[in-house]
Amino acid sequence: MTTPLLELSGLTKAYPGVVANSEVSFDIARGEVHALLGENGAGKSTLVKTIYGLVQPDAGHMRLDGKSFAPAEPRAARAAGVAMVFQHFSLFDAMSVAENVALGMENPPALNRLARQIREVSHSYGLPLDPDRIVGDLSAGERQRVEIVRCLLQEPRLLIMDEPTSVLTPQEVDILFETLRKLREEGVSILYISHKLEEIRTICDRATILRHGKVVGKCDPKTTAARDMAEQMVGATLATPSRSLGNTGEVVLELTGLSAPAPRAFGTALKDIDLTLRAGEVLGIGGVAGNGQDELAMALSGEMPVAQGMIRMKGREIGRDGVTARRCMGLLCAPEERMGHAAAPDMSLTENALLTAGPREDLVRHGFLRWGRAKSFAEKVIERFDVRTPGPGTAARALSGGNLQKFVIGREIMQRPEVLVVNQPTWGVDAAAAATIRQALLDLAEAGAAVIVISQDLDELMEISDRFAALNGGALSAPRPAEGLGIDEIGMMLGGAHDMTPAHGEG
Ligand SMILES: Nc1ncnc2c1ncn2[C@@H]1O[C@H](COP(=O)(O)OP(=O)(O)OP(=O)(O)O)[C@@H](O)[C@H]1O
Repeated sequence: MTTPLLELSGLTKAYPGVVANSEVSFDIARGEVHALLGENGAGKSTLVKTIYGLVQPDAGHMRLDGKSFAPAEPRAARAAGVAMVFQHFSLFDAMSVAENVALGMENPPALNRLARQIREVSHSYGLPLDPDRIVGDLSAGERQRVEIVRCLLQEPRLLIMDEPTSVLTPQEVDILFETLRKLREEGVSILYISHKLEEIRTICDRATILRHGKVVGKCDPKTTAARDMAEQMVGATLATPSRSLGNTGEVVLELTGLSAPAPRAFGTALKDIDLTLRAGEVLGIGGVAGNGQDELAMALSGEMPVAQGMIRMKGREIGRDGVTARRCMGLLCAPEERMGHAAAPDMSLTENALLTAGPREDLVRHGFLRWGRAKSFAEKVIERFDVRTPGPGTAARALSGGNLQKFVIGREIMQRPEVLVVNQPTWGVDAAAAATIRQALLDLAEAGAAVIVISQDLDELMEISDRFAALNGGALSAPRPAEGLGIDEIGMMLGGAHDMTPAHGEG
C-alpha cells in the first residue's frame, strides 16, 4: 500500500473551556479530494489551521509523505507543499492581480514575469484571470481565483479550501470544480471544508466527519445521502422548516425611487428601487455578489442615509434617520460580514449584545450601561440559538464562524423587530443551525414582522420566501411570488432581464 500524503494521529487541541480537536486521526491519500464535515464549532478550522502551521497541537502528530511534519508557522507548511485558500480573502482592492499575488509569495519574481506565470497557470487550470486588472473591480469568484492561482504557483501537494463556494455563482462553482478535478488528476490532494453537502457529493472522494472535536464517522459521499451526512454531523434527526401560509398585513416599509451613489470605490450605486413590504411577509432578494446587496442593506439600516422621500416605515419618512432612530422604530438589520461589522471581535458577547440591542432591550439608562440586563439578554440569545460557547463573557473572535453567525442573527431576531433585514443569514452555518435560523425567520414573519432576506443561496430563498426579487447592477427586479418560480425565470431575473427593453434590430 502506498503511504498516504498526510497522516494525522491523535491530534488534540484545547482552548479555555473547549476541546476543539480531540484525538483526531485520519489520512489523506494522494490525488484525492477529502471532505472535512462537521457542524459549527466541530473543530474543522482548528484542524486545518494545525495542518497549515497556524495552530500548534497540544498532543498528537502528523506525517507528510511518511516523514514527521510539525510546521511551526505557515511559511514552513508552504515550504512543505501545503497551501490554503481561506474563506475570507486577504487582497488589496487598489492593487492589480499580479501585485496581490506577489505580496503573498516568499520570493516573487519581477512583475512582468509573474504576470506571464499567472496567465499560464490560469490558462492551464481553466481559471480565467487577467493579471493586470485591479482587484477592486473583480467579482467574488475572480477574487477567489487570485487566491487559488497564488496557491497554485507554489505547486502545492495539498490544497486546503475552507468553504470555497459560499461566494460563487453556480457557473463559477462549475469552473472551480473543473480545476479541482484537474488538480486531482495531477496527484494533488485537496482537503475540502464545506457545509454544502450536495457539492461534497459531487466533488469529494472520501469524507471525515467531526463532532465536538472528535472523528465520529467516515463515509463515501458519492454513495451517502446528504441527509445522512447531516444527521451524522449533528447526531440527531433534522427538522425541515415549516410554515403555515400567513396572512400578510398592512404595508410597513415602502421604497420609492431609492437611488444612492456607490458609498465607496468599487461599490455599487443603487438605482431607482421601488418596493412595498407588508407585515408578515418574507421577501427574498437574490443576486450575484457585488450587485448592490451591501448597499441596499446599508440604505435600509441607516448606515448610508438617503434622500428625503425614498424610504418610509409605517408611513413615516425615515430615509435621513440614522441607525439608532431606525432601531428604535423597530427596523433592525444584520449585515453580512459578522467579524468587524456585525460584531466587534475583541468584545465579549455581552458587549456585542449592547452594541445593537441597547435601544430596544433597555440596556442603557441615563447614560449608564445595564450590564446585568445585557448579560442576561446575551444568555437568552445563546440558549435559543444554541450558540456553542463557554458563556457570554467569551470574546466574539473565540467563537467558530458559524456560532458567531447564530449569535448575530439571534441578537436581532430576539429584539422583536417589526422589519428585519438580514444579509446572508446562514453563511457558514451548518445544516441544523441553518434550519433553526430559517425557522426563526419564518416564525418572526408569522408573528407579524416583515422580513427581507438577502442571500446568494437560492435554495434558501425558495424555501422561505413569499416573494422573490433579484438585484442586478444596483437595480431591483419587480418581486414575484416565489411559489412556482422556475429556475429559468430566476436565472433571467438574476441576469437583469427584467429591465431589458426590447431590442429594435442591430446597429
Ligand atoms: N482562538 C480561540 N480561542 C478560544 N476558543 C476557540 C478559538 N478558536 C476556536 N475556538 C473554539 O474551538 C471550537 C472549534 O472551533 P472551530 O473554529 O475549529 O470550529 P469549526 O468546525 O471550524 O466551525 P465553523 O463551521 O463554525 O467554522 C469552538 O468551540 C470554538 O469556539
